[in-house]
Formats: sequence, structure tokens, C-alpha cells
Amino acid sequence: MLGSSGVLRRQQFLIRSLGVRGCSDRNTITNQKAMQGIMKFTSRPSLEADAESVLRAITPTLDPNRYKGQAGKIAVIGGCREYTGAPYFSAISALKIGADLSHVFCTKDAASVIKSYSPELIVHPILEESYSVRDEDRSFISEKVLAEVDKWMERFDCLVVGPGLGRDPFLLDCVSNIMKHARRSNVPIVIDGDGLFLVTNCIDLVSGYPLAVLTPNINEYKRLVQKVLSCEVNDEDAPEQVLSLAKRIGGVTILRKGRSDLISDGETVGNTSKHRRNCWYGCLLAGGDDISCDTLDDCELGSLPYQQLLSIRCMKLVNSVSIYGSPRRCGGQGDILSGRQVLISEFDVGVFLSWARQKIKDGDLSTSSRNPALLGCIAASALMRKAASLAFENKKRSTLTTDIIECLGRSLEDICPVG
Ligand SMILES: NC(=O)C1=CN([C@@H]2O[C@H](COP(=O)(O)OP(=O)(O)OC[C@H]3O[C@@H](n4cnc5c(N)ncnc54)[C@H](OP(=O)(O)O)[C@@H]3O)[C@@H](O)[C@H]2O)[C@@H](O)CC1
Ligand SMILES: Nc1ncnc2c1ncn2[C@@H]1O[C@H](COP(=O)(O)OP(=O)(O)OP(=O)(O)O)[C@@H](O)[C@H]1O
Ligand SMILES: [Mg+2]
Repeated sequence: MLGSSGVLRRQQFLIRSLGVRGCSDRNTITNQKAMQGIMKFTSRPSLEADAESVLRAITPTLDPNRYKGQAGKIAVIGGCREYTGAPYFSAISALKIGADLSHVFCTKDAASVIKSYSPELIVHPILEESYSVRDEDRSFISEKVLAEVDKWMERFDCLVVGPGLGRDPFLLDCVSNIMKHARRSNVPIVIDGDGLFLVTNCIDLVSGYPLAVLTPNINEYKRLVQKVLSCEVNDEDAPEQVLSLAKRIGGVTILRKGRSDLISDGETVGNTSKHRRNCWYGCLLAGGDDISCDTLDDCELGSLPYQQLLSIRCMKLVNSVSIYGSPRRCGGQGDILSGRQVLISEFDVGVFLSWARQKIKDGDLSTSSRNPALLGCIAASALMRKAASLAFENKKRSTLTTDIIECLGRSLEDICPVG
């Protein structure tokens, strides 16, 4: 907890800073707001993202002039002998929230099973595991796998790598090559499940790539922290640790799944633009209300003592999503997410990320963050949790991932109605 005398000293310092400059009525009002804002902020720093607004901002309208593909073409790289559910959850969730086309690249064994779950998915049986490849054929097969994915690569708005991928070394080697190609083509990549196993052991695959999103669960997060930060998971300073991890990997976005989902792209006050810093402090000082940048410039808020604010452990640039979800922890919920980003479990993140990217390109997005990966994570997390809560309301202890998937459409409709 914050030492109250230190906090008070800082509050007084900030108010004095404003008071010296404040002479117009407008500034007096701003100062009162500032006081309220600081009180609110220092007593209960809130990281909670306004996730529903983000969802509304990035979800495209259903426009009759659009053609197939414009609402998103997603590919899931995953599915092997053991796991056929995870890639299916991820890929079908993308379609259920509004993507137009959903592909799955998996092993031959998994392909017919995944196709039998749904005729909506386009399934490519191209991956191979070591047991089915002779040593002398490895380099030829590896090139063939890459060529098969590569001919589609430019068409995809996002790749979701890892749901049900397994850990076969030859297969993971082929997937590394696919990721390198995706990166060269600037295709966003959401990494989940065994994709995180791969990346944790080869962090260069994503480091410095701002279009990479990692969606670790509790085990995956632990392995990442140990490998990248060389320490143990620290739950007391969880936001700071997520931020450090994202920063250390070089600006990737991390969605740490858990009781509250924590999301960061590693951005701190120090490396944001002056414009964004001003917006951020404006919101802070106004207790969460929005203040236009013109007003901020008038008040010279740009010269406020940032370090003072940082020293009260302001972690506003880490977002949390704590919307009530479900107490059921059945397997597969993470896969939904990754698809939506990829279902913040895996699929939903992918779709929302590509929608946010399109809106930013069109100059049609009015959120404080311009990072599509971050926005995609917030949206996917919120939708996943809302759908899980709805499914649990109906099915209670027997809630399964397929029930949650059935609630995705209604949950999105509640927040973002079609017409
Ligand atoms: N219906 C489906 O098809 C579903 C499929 N799913 C898919 O399953 C895959 C793993 O995802 P998960 O969430 O179980 O991984 P996670 O929490 O790290 O591990 C839990 C424990 O298991 C162990 N372990 C795992 N793999 C291992 C291996 N190859 N060999 C040995 N140990 C292994 C692991 O041990 P550790 O690695 O910590 O030593 C830990 O103790 C992933 O592809 C996911 O998408 C899920 O999405 C659920 C629905
Ligand atoms: N304790 C919790 N309370 C509420 N929601 C949670 C909790 N833990 C995780 N979730 C939510 O459940 C979803 C899946 O997270 P989880 O940690 O189960 O992923 P996962 O282990 O990767 O799942 P999967 O079985 O698909 O691999 C996320 O959207 C997350 O927000
Ligand atoms: Mg998972």
C-alpha cells in the first residue's frame, strides 16, 4: 500500500503545480477535477480497461457493399494426433464472431477429424510429425510445408499459432519457418498453447515484432517469465511483471490469462509520444474523464512531473479485464480467446486484431491506444468472459467450451448490436 503522507505530499505538489498556472475559470475547474482525480487515483489505482467501448470501436458494421473476406481471413496453425479440439475451437470462434474465412493448417491425422466437426472450416492437412518422416526426407518435407502455407500467407489477416500443435521437434521446426515468413510479410501472429512452448525456447521468433501477441495461461506464463526475466512469477506486482516481460521481449503484446486478464504491449510513460502522454495525464487528472489535447496544452500539463506520478506506481499502461466470467475451468476456453484474438483464448484475438488494424488504416478509430494488438486483446478478453458468464448461467457445472462458443454471438450482439 502507498504511504499516506507521501501520497498527500505528492498530491499537494501536483495541485500547487496546477495552481501556479491556473488563473482562468476553466483552469480552476480543471484544478478541482485534478484534485478529485488524484484522490481517486492514488487511493485505488485502476487498470481496468473500458473493454466494451474498445469492442464497439473496433467491430466493423455489416455493410452491404462489403465482399467476402473483408471482415477477416484467419488461419490457425495447430492440430495433431492428440489434439483436434483446440484448433477447432479457435477457428470456429473466429467465424462465430464475424470473420469471413477460417483456415486450419494441421497434421494429416488431425485433418479429417477437424473437418468432421464442421464443414465451415477450410482444413489443410500439411503438417508432419517426426514419426511419419524419414530422416533423408526432412529437408524436402520442410520446404514443402512452407510452400503450402506460403501460397496463402499474403491473404491472411492473422495467424494463430499453437492451439493443439503438440511438441514434436520436426513439426515445431517447420512452424518456426512459417512464423519467420509471416513476420517478413507483416502478418500479425497470435501465439498460444504449444506455440508458446516453441517461442519460449526461441524468443527471437517474436522479439521486436509489434504484431505478435502472446496469450499465456498460468503454466505458459511461468515458463516465459523464468526464461525471459530469469525469475519467478510475482503475483504481488503482477502488472509490473507483465509490462517488464512485454518490454524485454521487445514490444510484443502479452495477454496473461487468469482471474483478471492482464494486457500490456510494454509501453511505458517514458516511451509514449507527448500527445499520448498528455491524453493519459489528462484522463488521470480528471478522474477518468476525457480532456481534449487543446485544453491540456493550455494548462501546460505536458510539464507535470511524470516521475512523481510514476513513483506512486501508476501502471495505467497495463490494462486489465476483470468482467465476470465463469468459475468453470474446462479446457478449450483459452483456444476460443486466441481465435478471437484467437478467442482471447486464441481465436478471437486474431479477428479483433485484424479488425482494429483495418480501422486504424481507415483512420476510423477513436481510442487512446493505436496498437491493434492491444485493442484486439482487450476486446477478445471481454467477449470471452461475457460469453463464459452467459454459458455458465445456463449450464452451471456442465458448462463446456462448446456452450461458450454458442454464446459468443449473443454476447457480441448485447455490446454491439447489428442495427
Ligand atoms: N480439446 C483439446 O484439444 C484441447 C487441447 N489443448 C491443447 O493442449 C496443449 C497443451 O495445453 P495446456 O493448456 O494443457 O498446456 P499447459 O497448461 O502448459 O500444460 C498443462 C500440463 O501438461 C504438461 N504438458 C503439456 N504438453 C505436454 C507434452 N507434450 N509433454 C509433456 N507434458 C506436457 C505441462 O507440463 P510442462 O510443460 O509444464 O512441463 C503441464 O504440466 C496445447 O496445444 C493446447 O492448445 C488445450 O487447449 C485444451 C483443449
Ligand atoms: N480464475 C479465473 N476466473 C475467471 N476467468 C478466468 C480464470 N482463469 C482464466 N479465466 C478466463 O478463461 C479463459 C481461458 O483461460 P485459461 O487460463 O483457462 O486458458 P488456457 O489454459 O490456455 O485454456 P485452454 O484449455 O484452451 O488451453 C480466459 O479468457 C481467461 O480470462
Ligand atoms: Mg491454452
